[in-house]
Amino acid sequence: MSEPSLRDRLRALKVFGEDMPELVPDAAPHDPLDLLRTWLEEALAQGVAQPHAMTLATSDAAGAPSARTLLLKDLTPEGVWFASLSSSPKGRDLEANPRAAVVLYWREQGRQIRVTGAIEKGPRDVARADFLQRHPKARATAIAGHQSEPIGDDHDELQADAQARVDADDRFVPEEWVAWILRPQTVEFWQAARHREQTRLRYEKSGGDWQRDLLWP
Ligand SMILES: Cc1cc2nc3c(=O)[nH]c(=O)nc-3n(C[C@H](O)[C@H](O)[C@H](O)COP(=O)(O)O)c2cc1C
Repeated sequence: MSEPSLRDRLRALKVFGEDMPELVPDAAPHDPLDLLRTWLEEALAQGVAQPHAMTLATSDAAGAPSARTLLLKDLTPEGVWFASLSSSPKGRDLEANPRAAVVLYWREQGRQIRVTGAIEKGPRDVARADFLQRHPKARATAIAGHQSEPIGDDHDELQADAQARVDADDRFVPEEWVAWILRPQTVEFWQAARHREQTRLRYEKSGGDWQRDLLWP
């Protein structure tokens, strides 16, 4: 008997478990950031794996999209925070087109959150504090080369120089390290339920206030 095809094996995978939390639209708060915070707290409390790993989608000046995983650094009334190098491809995208989308997916709870909006650079002291919390090796790597560029023969030398710099000055933060805020324009909460049911609740900012809609799944 022949092996099932990759397509058949993918088709047979179970997507969600039986025990998922609920999304009750009538009980949802006025501000989507409050709901996002509640969901994040629930994900942390229930031991969701890496609930702070999120996909950030950007596009360059010509409209070419790209996406990558980043860590969610904070959630405040201003929005969703992440940090990276302004000299990286994503940093250049954000400079050329300061709008972005992020997606969080928590499989254990059957939850997806999508946020879109304008991007703004956060205060320097937030970026500094964020950088200094990184492991010294990660700090050295961030200053050794140019993120996402090919590694050359001088890799070991550059890494060693950067490490010496970090070890000599443990307060050193490169100018390029930036904490960005995604200020939400739309926020969508997607909740899977048993029997292939889903609830989608989208918030959209309109005239300074939040409008809410339930969406077809
Ligand atoms: C779980 C996870 C978390 C990550 N967190 C960050 C992060 O917070 N900041 C960052 O610059 N890169 C992070 N990365 C690496 C990025 O995905 C990406 O490779 C890098 O930032 C270069 O992206 P760019 O070429 O689009 O600029 C993370 C990768 C993974 C898998």
